[in-house]
Amino acid sequence: MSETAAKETYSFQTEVGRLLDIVAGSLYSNREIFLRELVSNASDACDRLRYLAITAPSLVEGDQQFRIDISLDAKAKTITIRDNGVGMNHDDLLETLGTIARSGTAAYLETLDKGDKKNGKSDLSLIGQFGVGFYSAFMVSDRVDVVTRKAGEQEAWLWSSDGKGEFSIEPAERDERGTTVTLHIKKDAKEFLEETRIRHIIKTYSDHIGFPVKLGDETLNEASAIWTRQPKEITEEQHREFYHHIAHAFDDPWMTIHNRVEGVVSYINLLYIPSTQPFDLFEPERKGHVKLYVNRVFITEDTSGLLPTWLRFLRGVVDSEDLTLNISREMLQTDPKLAKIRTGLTKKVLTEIKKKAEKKPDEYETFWSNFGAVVKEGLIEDATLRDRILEICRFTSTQGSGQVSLADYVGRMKEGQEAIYYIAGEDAAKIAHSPHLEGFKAKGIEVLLLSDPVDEFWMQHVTEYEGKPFKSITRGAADLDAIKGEETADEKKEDDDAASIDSLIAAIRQELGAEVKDVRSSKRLTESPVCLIADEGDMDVNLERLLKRHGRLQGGGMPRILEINPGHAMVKKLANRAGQADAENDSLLKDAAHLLFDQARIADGESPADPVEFGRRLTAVMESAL
Ligand SMILES: Nc1ncnc2c1ncn2[C@@H]1O[C@H](COP(=O)(O)OP(=O)(O)OP(=O)(O)O)[C@@H](O)[C@H]1O
Repeated sequence: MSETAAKETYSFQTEVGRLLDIVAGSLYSNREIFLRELVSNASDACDRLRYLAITAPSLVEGDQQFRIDISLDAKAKTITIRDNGVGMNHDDLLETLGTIARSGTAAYLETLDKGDKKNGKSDLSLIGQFGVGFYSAFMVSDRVDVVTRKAGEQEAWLWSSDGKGEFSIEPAERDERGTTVTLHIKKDAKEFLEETRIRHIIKTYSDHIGFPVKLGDETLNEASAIWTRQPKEITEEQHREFYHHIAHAFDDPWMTIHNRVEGVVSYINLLYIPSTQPFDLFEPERKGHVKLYVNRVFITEDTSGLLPTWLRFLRGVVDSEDLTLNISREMLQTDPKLAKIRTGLTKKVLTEIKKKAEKKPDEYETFWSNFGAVVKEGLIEDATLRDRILEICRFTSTQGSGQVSLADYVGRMKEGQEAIYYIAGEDAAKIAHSPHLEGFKAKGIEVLLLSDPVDEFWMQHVTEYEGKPFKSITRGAADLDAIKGEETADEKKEDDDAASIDSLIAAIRQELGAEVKDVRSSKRLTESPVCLIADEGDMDVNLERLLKRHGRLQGGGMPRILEINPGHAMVKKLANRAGQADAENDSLLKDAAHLLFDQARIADGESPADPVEFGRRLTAVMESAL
């Protein structure tokens, strides 16, 4: 006898144990979803085998018709769900039915944990929304038996558990490949032994399944792939269920894009944009989740060639008859026909998104908050689509509280304004109060507030919109004089101040030395005494910070230009002191130079250049003032 031939008993992974406690103990209205979950698994198993059979036809020999059979036994109080899909061997069972594989289940546990912390109790009702895969069987059963045989293998196995911490695996008999799940129904779940109930549940949740789901001779579902049906025949409810199934998601689709394209390469796409951010949206793999089918046969998810990574929030299916079935997944990715599909899909999605942006601006704000940061990656990666992507981009700005488009911005530009001004930083609330904005605000010139990390990067690639260059207000000179804005009272006095400020500038320059690239009088400040900016052609402060954080920039960074506000009362007093005969020995002036520099750094979210010296100087200056 082989090592695995006898009955073995195992404990569930800790998380599974915890989940099972919750599942088994919960008496809630949505228990019927157990059937959705088990039928969904059966359908996935058929899909997987159909793919494997392309290159290994012997796996399906004798039985090419995939199906899922449900049978009820009122006497024995069992429900059986049987499929002739790929099946599982001993190791598969051990790996999958004792651990938590699915993202949804992990997410469910996480929400429970959060609930625990927030209000001391968990929201168990969410279980229906999430579904917990296979384990939901224990909501209605006090024992679950799984008899399964993997396609191409001879041995069959019985997995069995009462959901109380342990499960067993032992050799079994099964005359063909596939899996049979038998649920021993709990006393309080007898309703599920009625045919009408089962019929209704399948129709509600599993109508979209592409294989026949049968109860005796009767097929309960539509049994044709949902994407092959006419768009107008599909109800919102059916879309929602299919989306949940295909995306393993729990929210509702925000937008559905379903169409058939006939041409050099023909295909059908049924794509969904989620209404909330999927969990892995910002993971470094940037994986796609649209499933590729060739003539109804599931080939692969995460086909890098199918859609650009900046559309990785899309879920759904693309099915083409024109791709070759019998080439490998890897080769498929470089197929020129796939590239054609990709171009077509990308444009279609952009068109639909734009329509929505125009027709439903409020809804669009939510979409943009969810996925804008991802879409903007497209500005870097898809040069040919840049203009079309810019059209759907939205920004917060110094004008109003909502999102603005670039067209809005350009339409509001002031007379004499040549550039689209922006400020980038990590924290939207902080940059909205940045000193750099003062002069712009005073003149009523709108500035875009960019706080997604990706903003700094696409700004390196996109130089203009409709002929108007983008200009960072934290870099280079700010010549606001040429722009006709709302008149400010300070504007006229500037010349008088200019003369007396020169000696102060010289003194600060002398004192700070190489710490700054230059010191100059500012045109952008109205309230704050100082700010730091990057020289034209140098790297923007925020970009430098981002690169450093990601280890892509070493060293101390580039020296900045210190701008001082000639109209500020304190600056004027300092300018007076700098004009005195013994200014060279004025220690307060020297300390002030450093303190001004540090103050500008702090306003940028940095720490003082030398925190200890900063403390000493601050104390000295305060002391002399008291
Ligand atoms: N009928 C079945 N035939 C073959 N394998 C199955 C079957 N049912 C479950 N499995 C295996 O058990 C695993 C766990 O199933 P479970 O429903 O808990 O999560 P999942 O289906 O993987 O999750 P998700 O739906 O998020 O992909 C499946 O991934 C699959 O490998």
